[in-house]
Amino acid sequence: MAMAPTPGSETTKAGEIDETHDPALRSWVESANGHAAFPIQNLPLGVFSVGGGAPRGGIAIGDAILDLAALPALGLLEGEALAAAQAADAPALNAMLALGAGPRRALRRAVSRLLASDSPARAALEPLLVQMAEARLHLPAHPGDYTDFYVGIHHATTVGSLFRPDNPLLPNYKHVPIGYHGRASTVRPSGTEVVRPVGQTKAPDAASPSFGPVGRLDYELELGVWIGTGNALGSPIPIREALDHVAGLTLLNDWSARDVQAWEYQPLGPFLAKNFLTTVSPWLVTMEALAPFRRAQPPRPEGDPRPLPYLWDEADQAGGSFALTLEVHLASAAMRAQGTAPLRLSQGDAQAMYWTVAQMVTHHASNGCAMLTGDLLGTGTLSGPRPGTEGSLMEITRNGRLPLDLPGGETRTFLEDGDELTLSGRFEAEGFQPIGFGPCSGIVAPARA
Ligand SMILES: O=C(O)/C=C/C(=O)CC(=O)CC(=O)O
Ligand SMILES: [Ca+2]
Ligand SMILES: [Mg+2]
Repeated sequence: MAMAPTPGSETTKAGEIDETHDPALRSWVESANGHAAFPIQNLPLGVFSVGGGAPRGGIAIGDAILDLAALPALGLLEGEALAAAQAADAPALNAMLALGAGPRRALRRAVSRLLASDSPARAALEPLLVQMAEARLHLPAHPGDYTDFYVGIHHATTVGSLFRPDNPLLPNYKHVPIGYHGRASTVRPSGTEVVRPVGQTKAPDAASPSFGPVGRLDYELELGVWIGTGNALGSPIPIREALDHVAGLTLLNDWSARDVQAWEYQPLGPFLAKNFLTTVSPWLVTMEALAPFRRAQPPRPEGDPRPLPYLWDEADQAGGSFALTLEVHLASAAMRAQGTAPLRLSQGDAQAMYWTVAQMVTHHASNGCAMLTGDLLGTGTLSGPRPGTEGSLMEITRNGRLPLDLPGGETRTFLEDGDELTLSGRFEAEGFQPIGFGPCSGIVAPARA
């Protein structure tokens, strides 16, 4: 029989709520108290650099970053927490994530105690804080591979109806978590400029294709999943164990050139329409931090097939979704110049996911495919069923047919040069301190000649 974890034990599970989630917990880092994204209850992992210094691991706390690489020298950590901080002294957190969930959780618990307002270590730790505004944020891990799923069923239905009016949701959708292999080489952190790609397109009424700057540049609102520990080639990941392989979540924007996509995607799926850039928020919000926000997966609509047994786990259905609000904002160059507030394009939630993160991971590894530490999975575009909840401009403007009004008299069908697009997300649950990801944004730059 499995032993119940001892309260205070360093090995409590990622899904368990412990003293690090106590909403009354406050930090001596004053900016953390009431911070929209990074209160002491979050403690997300990232990589930062200052000036020309080497990138290294850190934890976000309010407006600051705790330098993990400098932490071991203070002699305040021991055991698994010390091992995790030592592994974070690197330009990517792969070595730390490869240690698995135990050391990651042990470090969270230790750092929570060190940053708490009653910590005796404040004076020793203060020199290890870096102001986030003075730091450059990098990807938290080096992604060896990147795969994008299609689990947002309302997006799949709407985009399917625009690309394939007679056949919007293909018959495999409710049986298989569909995905495509992306390019890890073009995953970048928030703030990276979005150079308008050039590509081959062919309008439906054009006699022949042409090559040039794309006209239908779009965004996709997604969650990203960072893999913590992988599986050996040939060894599938049982669904019960799937979340043990997940380190945490991020926001992800799968920038998409819709005119290229429409021309190239059949029969093999997205290719150059989506691999020119994928932007993620730089902070990895750990599965531990998310424990209070786990929710039941919405039940499958009446009449939908039950997935095959390898994809079905009652515990996953009971806690596979999240109490998460997602938003998208747009600010054109003119709006920013005039000091006009960004326009909210949409607000959605995680209920749009037809498949859970665990089902994505298990399906991906089900043929023996090896997941690696640092691999990145996108969920697919998370659009809701109602107007105002769409996760892409293609859906909002019905593929450019219904232009959108911006403040100041501009209109948009797709993204224009100078537009700044920002994804944000907030986890909220009764009785807990809300947490967030920090922004995931990019400004569109003109195509390079
Ligand atoms: O052909 C289609 O129906 C649409 C494909 C995609 O947009 C691929 C994609 O990036 C999946 C997603 O974000 O949901
Ligand atoms: Ca996508
Ligand atoms: Mg992409």
